[in-house]
Amino acid sequence: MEIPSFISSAAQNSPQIKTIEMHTTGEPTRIVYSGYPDITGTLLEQRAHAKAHHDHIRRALIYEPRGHREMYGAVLRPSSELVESGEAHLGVLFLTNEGYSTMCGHATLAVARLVVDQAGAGSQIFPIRRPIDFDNLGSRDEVVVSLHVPCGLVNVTVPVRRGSNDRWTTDIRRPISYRSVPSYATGIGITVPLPSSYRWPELGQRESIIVDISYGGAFYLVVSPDTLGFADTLAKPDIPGLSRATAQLKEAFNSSQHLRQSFLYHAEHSDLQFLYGTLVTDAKTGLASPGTGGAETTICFFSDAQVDRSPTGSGVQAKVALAYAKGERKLSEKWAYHSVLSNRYDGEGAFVGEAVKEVTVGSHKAVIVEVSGWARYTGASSFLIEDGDAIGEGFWFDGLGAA
Ligand SMILES: O=C(O)[C@H]1NCC[C@@H]1O
Repeated sequence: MEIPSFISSAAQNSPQIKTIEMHTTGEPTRIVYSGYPDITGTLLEQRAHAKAHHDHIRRALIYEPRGHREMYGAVLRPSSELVESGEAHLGVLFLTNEGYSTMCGHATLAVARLVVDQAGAGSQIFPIRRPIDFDNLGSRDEVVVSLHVPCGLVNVTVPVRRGSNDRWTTDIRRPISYRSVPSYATGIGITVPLPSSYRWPELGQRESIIVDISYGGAFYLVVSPDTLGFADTLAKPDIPGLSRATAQLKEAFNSSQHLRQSFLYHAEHSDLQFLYGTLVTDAKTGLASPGTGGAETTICFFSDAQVDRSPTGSGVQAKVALAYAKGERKLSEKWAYHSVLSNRYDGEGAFVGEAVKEVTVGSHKAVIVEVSGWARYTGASSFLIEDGDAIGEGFWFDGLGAA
């Protein structure tokens, strides 16, 4: 993974940025563990600082030629207020094609597996402040990794087993699961007006559409494909059409101060009050998983029309909370959540979501949601940014959208 010095000398002003590459049901996570600037402060201050001063690193790692417009990143942060207080093992910032997201289930599953495997191997490629406790595993052979992510604390339960060399390692025969911040629906059956500049052809004569709005560490609009004017299942989705429609819908929502102020409610941080994506959900389609009461399929468009290959952990949180608020789901009722990709694979594809506890957030009835799934390694990389390489600073090719 070391870049030979005759190559790195061409980029004297660039640190080597080292990553572990993983995927969760096909959705990549480029996990930056070394070479990121040493930023300090609370995690949300670090996020704001990264946005203001180090966005060129996000663009270089996410866009071409090192990535692509669908790449996703996670930057491991050795300190944050919850790391200092001993509540979290480490902090994580998330990178998308547009910026810095606030919750990410698929990357959470990946980072937690990496943290456990590093600790089990007695390795230290990145520091964690508190050891992983392999001495008190309990009867199910699991450890808990606590991650501080921008929306708050996420506790991840990772099944472990002894590997052939007697070291502890993630037991990939069993899913990893996490519990994140409270999730809650902020709007059910809300009308989004669509001024003529925000309409798409499949909409026909309609001038507005009805959506639900829910928070799972990030805010999502939830709609069915037929509400947007498309076929009523996602069996053969028109992905370019749905992408254009959801981009227009997002813009229409964001153009209304009334909608933003009424439905992007967060009790503590205004930094978290933005619309992250749209979950186009087909409640009729989906391979069932063992032990679940039913299944549904979603295509999630987030950030700048990025399409999640995974079933979107934060989206599962939002949808479980929405189903709970509508009285469609009870506590402890497990459901299988698919992406259009995961629906093609039996076994490791679906995320399973369930509401495990009711809590309150402001005037909202909220739930703690448990989400489970699998994450896999795909490799490791070292990147550098050669001096004077303007193209290498990052671009994306379809339509030549640039950083
Ligand atoms: O699993 C998730 O929650 C994320 N996947 C990409 C978009 C979301 O942040």
